[in-house]
Amino acid sequence: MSSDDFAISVQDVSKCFYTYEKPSDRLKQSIVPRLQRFLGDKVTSYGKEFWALRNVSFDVQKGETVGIVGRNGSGKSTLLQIICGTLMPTTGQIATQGRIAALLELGSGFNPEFSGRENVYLNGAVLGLSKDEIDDRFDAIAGFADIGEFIDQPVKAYSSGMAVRLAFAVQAQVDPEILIVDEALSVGDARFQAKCFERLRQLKENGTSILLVTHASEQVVTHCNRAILLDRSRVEMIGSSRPVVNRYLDILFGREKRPEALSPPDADTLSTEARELSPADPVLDFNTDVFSTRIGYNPHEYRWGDGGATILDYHLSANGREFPNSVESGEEVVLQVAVRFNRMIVNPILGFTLKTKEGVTVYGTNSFMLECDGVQSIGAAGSHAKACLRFAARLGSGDFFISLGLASREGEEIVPHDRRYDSLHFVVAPTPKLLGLIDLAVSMEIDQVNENV
Ligand SMILES: Nc1ncnc2c1ncn2[C@@H]1O[C@H](COP(=O)(O)OP(=O)(O)OP(=O)(O)O)[C@@H](O)[C@H]1O
Repeated sequence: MSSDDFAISVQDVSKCFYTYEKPSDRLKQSIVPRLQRFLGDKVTSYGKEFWALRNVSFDVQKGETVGIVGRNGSGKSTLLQIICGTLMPTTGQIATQGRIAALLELGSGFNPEFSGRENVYLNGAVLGLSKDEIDDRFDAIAGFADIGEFIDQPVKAYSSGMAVRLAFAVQAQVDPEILIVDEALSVGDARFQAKCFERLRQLKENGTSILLVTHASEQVVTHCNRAILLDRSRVEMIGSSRPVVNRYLDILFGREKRPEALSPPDADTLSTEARELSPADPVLDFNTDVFSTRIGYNPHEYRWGDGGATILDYHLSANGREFPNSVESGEEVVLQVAVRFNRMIVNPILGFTLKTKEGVTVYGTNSFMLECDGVQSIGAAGSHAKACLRFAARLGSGDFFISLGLASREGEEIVPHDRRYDSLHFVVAPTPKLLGLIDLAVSMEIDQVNENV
């Protein structure tokens, strides 16, 4: 990679904020340490240090769209502000190449006393456009924002949705080389969001680099080439969007403790004996982890858990066809799963999720939600269990991924023992009968109307 390829380069950036118990402490902090340093004395600190970012490093390539995810307070907005130059890092370096447009805090770029129109000119000027250039783009900006007569009202009279519409319209219509969007799109309604993502797609095609902070993780999988997960001020994970989002969801909904990453078993240790399998009662392996040797296994699965149980094997069939290359829309699919409890697990929960290849969850359930019988009697240390899931693949054609997970509850907390995200790939064959993701089994009646009635 040549050094010119990056749009944003963040090298070992840390940011420390000071919080003060009393306003006078803030004043003392701004004077006394300097004096002490000047006099060569020991430096006193009057504030409490809080590190919002620690040793964050990554590059965004030209034309790349990168999502940043993380829990509240993990440092996302601080990082974006540092990249935009509105905050200085305490240590580390930032370099950017190209004109940056940014949609940070809601309406932060607007003067509330000025009208929308005046703010468009102000914002355009800040982004380096001349009056003529803004004149040329004004109709496109107003058309995109679509806020009608409000364009001539003071911005203080806008709803937050209107403010974000106008702000996005300005930033996205100036053809930036780098666009930074902080969660702002979540404020707009669904139609506006779709319009924004279409605009982001066009910008991307034209080579704009986009950095997107959002809590909507599916947007990250759908729109971003890569993602960065911040947790407790540090980069927890960086890589392709799907595994990063999976890890983020685990931090959000799973146990906070860093899980043991479980790797697929060593192929040499797997049983390779040829076996006769009957779809009705397939031979599942309950001794060795042969999951990753099965047809349809996705080697890019994301797997983790505390190892209390292991999902060892699966068998998928449709109308007697074992591990079919594709299933017909609406066909019944039978998925059998073999589990070993490595230690005592009380009331284990087996989860099942079906997602599109873009990461959109189509369906999810688990043995608890389904009120499965017999779950209370399984889970003894060293014992095994077999689950049989049946579902009608009422889906549109395309690629789908199944995630399986074995967990249990400790009070309010869910404890994941073996989660195998996106571990099974299956394909629904093209169907002329429907468009879209799922088959709603719509019925339709059309009758001729006698005009004389
Ligand atoms: N000016 C400041 N002074 C002191 N602490 C601050 C300041 N700005 C941010 N922080 C703290 O830094 C941490 C990171 O804040 P930041 O807004 O970057 O998080 P975030 O990941 O964007 O959160 P959210 O998802 O809630 O928007 C938080 O704990 C916040 O309280």
